[in-house]
Amino acid sequence: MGKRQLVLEDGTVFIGEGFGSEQEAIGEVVFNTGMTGYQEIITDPSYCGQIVMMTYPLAGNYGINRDDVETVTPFIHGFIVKEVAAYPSNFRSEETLNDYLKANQIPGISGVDTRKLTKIIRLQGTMKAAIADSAIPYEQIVRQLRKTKLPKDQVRKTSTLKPYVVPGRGNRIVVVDCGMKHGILRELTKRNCHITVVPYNYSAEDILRLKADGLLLTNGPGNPKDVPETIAMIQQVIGKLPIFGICLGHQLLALACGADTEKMAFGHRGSNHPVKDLLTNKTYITSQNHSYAVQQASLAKTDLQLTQVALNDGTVEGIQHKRHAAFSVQYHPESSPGPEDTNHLFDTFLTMTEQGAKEDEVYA
Ligand SMILES: NC(=O)CC[C@H](N)C(=O)O
Repeated sequence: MGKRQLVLEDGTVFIGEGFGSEQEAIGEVVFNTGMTGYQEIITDPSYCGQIVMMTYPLAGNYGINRDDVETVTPFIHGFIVKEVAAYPSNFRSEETLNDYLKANQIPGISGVDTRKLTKIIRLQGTMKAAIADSAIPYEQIVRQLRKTKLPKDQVRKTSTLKPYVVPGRGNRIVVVDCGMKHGILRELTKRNCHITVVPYNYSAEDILRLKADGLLLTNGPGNPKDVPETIAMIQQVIGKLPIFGICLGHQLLALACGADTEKMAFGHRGSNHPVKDLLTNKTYITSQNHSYAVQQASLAKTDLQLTQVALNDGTVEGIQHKRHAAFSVQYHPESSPGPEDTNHLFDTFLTMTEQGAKEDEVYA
């Protein structure tokens, strides 16, 4: 494949080498600071519709393996890296990053000055971008980018269409799939849970009929305000089932309880975001991927308590309900990729499911 260009909405052009699929792509360009984990990042459905740039200068060096996918069909629109390794070396490697992206119709571009691109995004915020053949006049692409609206249906695209069960002999958990990473199921199956995964728009009535012990709201793509049906469901279930929200699930729990969310300038994406737990005074290193955040001031008018904050910028990272068994975090306790510091939150949730929905002070 020949020269390709990455064109930003503001008219900036980067020329690089194409890899992966040859097709054109449009998406919101975001950066991830993880040094490893490109396979999990590419397959995380929360990136649906986005073009992901890695700030670490090399990707593909340990190939693609059969274990680390976070969803079977990846949803990202494009992948940007400084250098892509042509010959991976790892005992688990099954194929090259190039072959994987090609097979999944995802275009990649390498040879991009990713430090410059990161600075642009940090200063101006995330913006729309396109990966295209370098022969196309860039003005034409910029015009097209300005006309393109960010999609609002990503949760519908990434959620399961029908409920299904992952049997186990332990706690019965309903997982609301808003664009779930497999890592969440991995954590629950590791703890022997009996899991029923339901679509994002499954009704409260149908969920309660499953007689589960707890409800887990997953991560997922896009603006949390684009899924009012899930917010309405949470409002009917809270107080009846213990709830644990992760990332998009955290934002949805906040909205359901009357708090507000806002879009951040360039979000948090990486494997080393420090978060402070205000209840225990402990700091954790967390895996993150989000563009939106719960507005801290909006918590005052709700029954939600702030439990965790990001140490880099002070944004909300965790909340819990003052009266009901419900809590959530903005980061990824399932890691994949990233540190497993906060893995214990799954145990906290399971303890909560054993105590019921209305206990006070159930958060450990
Ligand atoms: N990983 C996630 O669940 C992301 C949540 C939401 N889509 C955001 O960007 O903030």
